[in-house]
Amino acid sequence: MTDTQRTAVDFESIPVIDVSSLAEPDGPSDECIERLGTAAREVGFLLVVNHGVSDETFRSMHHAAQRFFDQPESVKREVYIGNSTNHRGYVPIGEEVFAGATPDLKEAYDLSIDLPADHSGYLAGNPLLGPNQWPDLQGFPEAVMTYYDEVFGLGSKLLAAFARYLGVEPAAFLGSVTEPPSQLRLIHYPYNPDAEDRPGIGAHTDYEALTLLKPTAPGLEVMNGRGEWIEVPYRDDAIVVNIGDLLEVWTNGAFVATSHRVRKVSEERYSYPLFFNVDYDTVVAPLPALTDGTPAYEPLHAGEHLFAQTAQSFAYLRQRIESGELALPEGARPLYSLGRETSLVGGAR
Ligand SMILES: O=C(O)CCC(=O)C(=O)O
Ligand SMILES: [Fe+2]
Repeated sequence: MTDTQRTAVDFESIPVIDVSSLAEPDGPSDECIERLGTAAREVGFLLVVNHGVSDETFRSMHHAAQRFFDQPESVKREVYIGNSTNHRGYVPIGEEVFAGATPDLKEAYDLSIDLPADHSGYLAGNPLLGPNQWPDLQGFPEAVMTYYDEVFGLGSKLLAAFARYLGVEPAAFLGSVTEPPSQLRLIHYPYNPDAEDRPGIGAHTDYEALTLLKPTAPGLEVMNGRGEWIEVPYRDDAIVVNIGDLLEVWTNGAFVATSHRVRKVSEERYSYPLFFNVDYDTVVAPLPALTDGTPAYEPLHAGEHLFAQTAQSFAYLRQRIESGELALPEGARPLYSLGRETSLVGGAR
């Protein structure tokens, strides 16, 4: 994706949209669909309120995450992500490598759809499918997966609403959502007394279809078409939704995967993005109904795109590639090849 193919989006603020009608048996109201679609087209970022994910579910997951991160480093490392073959577990500070950026002060716990250990994809060595690597903490998997399932349900409804806005059947997207490697990251940015006003996560677009993110403090910023950083207002009743690379390609650029970054803030911050993905082997190409006959994007293999980007930014995966134990998918794009930020700042999540 080059800059010239991207819509110039000169927004000044992030829309806040009441999505209570998503829960209606007859589906969302026309007004809700219109507002969602307009935000996806003009900004690529929105805040949803009255989204139906319960406070209780969020609080239990947040509490479970805090219990996990509060443990000694040696205990957290028992579930180190590098122990897994399917990219699940603890990501210590420094594990993710950032091009051209200062080391990122964050730790994370990464999980995804929890498939059984005898799943054929896992047994065949799929790098993103299979079981989670759970820590030995009472109630942790239940609290985290309940949140995962609720937010995933919201993601499906949003995707269906976006399809309606675009005049295509929801199955055009949701038909490829059966067992997708949709990752939930529990991210912890520890208190940093030396924080300066510079990125804590460098500018990037997200690699999947949609991201549904709940932070506990401000810090997220989004780049508009003039290259200015616009702050995402913090609201504790809202979930931040943004368009990822796959949906930009699928909609032939009608929706935009907007670059964003996290500013270093001096307060402790947690952030919980769920990267709503489609099935690993989905080849995402511009929908013919949205192309006028000339697609503006090459097709993208959903699983390989995500894995290739991930493999280039995690130290343990880079080592496996250097040692020949793993190979990057053929035709893998280099890191940060998508999005207008590449010419401005290097960085990834
Ligand atoms: O921490 C945040 O608010 C955003 C994180 C993010 O953009 C990402 O992980 O892709
Ligand atoms: Fe992101």
